Amino acid sequence: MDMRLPPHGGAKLSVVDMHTGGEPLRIIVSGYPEVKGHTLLSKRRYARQHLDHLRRALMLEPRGHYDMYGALVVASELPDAHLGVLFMHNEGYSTMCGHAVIALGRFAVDYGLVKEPRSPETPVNIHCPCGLVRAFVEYADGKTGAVRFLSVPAFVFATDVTVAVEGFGNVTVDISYGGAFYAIVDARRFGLDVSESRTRDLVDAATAVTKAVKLQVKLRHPLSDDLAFLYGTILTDGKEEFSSDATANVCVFAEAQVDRSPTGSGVTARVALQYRRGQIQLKQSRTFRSGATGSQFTGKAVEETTCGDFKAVVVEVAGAAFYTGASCFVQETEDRLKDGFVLK
Ligand SMILES: O=C(O)[C@H]1NCC[C@@H]1O
Repeated sequence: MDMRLPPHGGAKLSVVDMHTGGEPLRIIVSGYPEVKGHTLLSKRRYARQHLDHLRRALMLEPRGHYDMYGALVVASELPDAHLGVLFMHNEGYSTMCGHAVIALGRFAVDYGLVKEPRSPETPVNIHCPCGLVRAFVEYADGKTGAVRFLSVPAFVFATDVTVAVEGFGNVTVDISYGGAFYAIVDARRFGLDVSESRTRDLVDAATAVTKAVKLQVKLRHPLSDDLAFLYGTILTDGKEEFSSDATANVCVFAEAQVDRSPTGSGVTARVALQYRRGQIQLKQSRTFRSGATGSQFTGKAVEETTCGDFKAVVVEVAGAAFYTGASCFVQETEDRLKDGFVLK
């Protein structure tokens, strides 16, 4: 059967779908108008102000779902970057996304965004809103494989911050930055287990923490105010001391969205925190497991550095992504629900 759409008109958007450790990534390859702005951060602001109907159409139902994640490839102003990217989710636009970087690394090589692939690894420089992220894509016999990336400098913003959390009383959290800011707290504080508890209970606890931190703690990023917001809360199994066993976590970000993967930017933030506490040494690799799906990333601190006035580390995260399909979506003018909707 001919799979083309009927010639009834309407705006068309083409995507390539992948997943990394179970977390979806919808890469938008055509159909978007020009995203204006001289810098990636100004393009992010432009997309939020002028093109948000397209994010909703592609992330939400009926084309997406509550936990869909997307990436729009755009031009970067950085001479070293092979591509720039804007990340999107159920509520808006994030500043960093490790699972997306892993998928985009493969995508960039497979779709010719990098001109001369090299074995055993092809470098792919991806300009994310938080800065330049250097990915390395396994490449052999014309095939792409696993991906590792060196993220932007990661730093601990504050440790042992006590906030009043609705329904849970006073809760002490750490706040760490891995391209996005996270509150990090042991799930056992809420009587929960990140691998065994019901997702709904984990989401409720994490969302209450996020709400409290947003209201009670003022974040600051030395490079840009656009980066200074709390992206979500990571509930952990509390196994912070270095071990060859995996440590599990669940990340609840944006509008109560649940990451199926171990969260690349979350792993980065957790490694920065563990390094700061002396629980992990430079170049010591740890395995991080998603409490949601059991999928794994590895993470290690590779170098000390700074980010403005913060002591920071460069963290390397590694994982694997897979293709799931390619689609051409249409928005028919008469469709009342063409711009997407959410059903909670
Ligand atoms: O892997 C990550 O970093 C992302 N996954 C969804 C939420 C984060 O942006």
